[in-house]
Amino acid sequence: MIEFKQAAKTFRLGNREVQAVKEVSLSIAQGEIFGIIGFSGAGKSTLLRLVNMLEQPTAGSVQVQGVDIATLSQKDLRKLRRRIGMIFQNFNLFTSRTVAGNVAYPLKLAGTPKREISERVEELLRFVGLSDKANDYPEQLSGGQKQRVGIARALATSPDILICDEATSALDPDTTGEILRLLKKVNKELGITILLITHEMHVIQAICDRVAVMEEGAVIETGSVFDTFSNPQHPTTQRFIQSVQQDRPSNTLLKEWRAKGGQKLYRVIFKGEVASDPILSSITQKFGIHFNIVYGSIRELQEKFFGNLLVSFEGEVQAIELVIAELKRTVEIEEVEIHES
Ligand SMILES: Nc1ncnc2c1ncn2[C@@H]1O[C@H](COP(=O)(O)OP(=O)(O)OP(=O)(O)O)[C@@H](O)[C@H]1O
Repeated sequence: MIEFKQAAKTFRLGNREVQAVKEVSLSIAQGEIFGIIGFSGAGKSTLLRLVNMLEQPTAGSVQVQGVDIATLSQKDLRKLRRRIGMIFQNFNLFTSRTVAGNVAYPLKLAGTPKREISERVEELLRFVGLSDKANDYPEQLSGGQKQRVGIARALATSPDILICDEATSALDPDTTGEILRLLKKVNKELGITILLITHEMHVIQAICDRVAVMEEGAVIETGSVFDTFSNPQHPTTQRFIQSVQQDRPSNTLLKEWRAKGGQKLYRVIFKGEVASDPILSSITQKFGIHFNIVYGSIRELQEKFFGNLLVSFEGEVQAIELVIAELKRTVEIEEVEIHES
């Protein structure tokens, strides 16, 4: 659907060069929700802007449905842009137009007949839950409602792709949840491929199928959200994941635990099916060992369980070793180090 092939973008500022995007290769499949995460300045916006040719790559190429978009005529580029809707962090609504006027705007540009426009606007406002706001002006709306208008407007020309540029970054957590659910509905009910950028890992966790992590213009890690969350490789990815999933108590607490004579702690990671099986209790029982869950969580990720627990064992040392060896056959388990500092 969208393919970046060693796509790069270098800006020249006087005699200085900024490599905003460095040889990125990524394939985004039709119908998926693909998230790109990175800290500020990582190159996310520039990468998005390559998809609709708001920026031209300085090397490599970007293909949309098999066509290198740099080869399109102006006319075909206009057609392509109609197939790519876009929503923004600051909504970018026309303040002097009503909600209906904003949604109608791309249809007017496309030369759609008037009657069709009003039917389509009505349908879109119903879809985003704003039928009663058609005649309001943006300033009368909340942030979440403004973003709903943005989404309705982006969908007006029935695009195949929706690009979301930090679409929830200006919203409070509840409203963010509502907008993310709406984006999921756009993807599921309309089959629209979504490409979004964010600096917030909870957005990726909530709706994306796959994720790419960007740093200094390059993609440093990519994979399904489940794999990335359950086994992040790069330290930056680990930092992002820590931000939503505090999987380790503070070192102070760990040191206190040890000072009070607490047993060794083990991190146990359960994935998928095994998270719902009583593995810990059945294996510890078999060897006459007690276990104590000290910290952690079991959460749902992409409709699969993912458990991350800190556990201590009480009983005979040899029996504990047998428990650990047996657990290793089904789950990941490692001893937690407690730093001295
Ligand atoms: N038009 C431009 N001219 C010069 N440099 C640019 C231009 N656009 C972006 N850059 C530079 O490219 C790098 C990547 O910027 P970009 O906006 O793509 O990052 P980002 O990950 O989207 O960050 P943010 O979330 O802060 O927008 C930055 O160093 C930025 O200063």
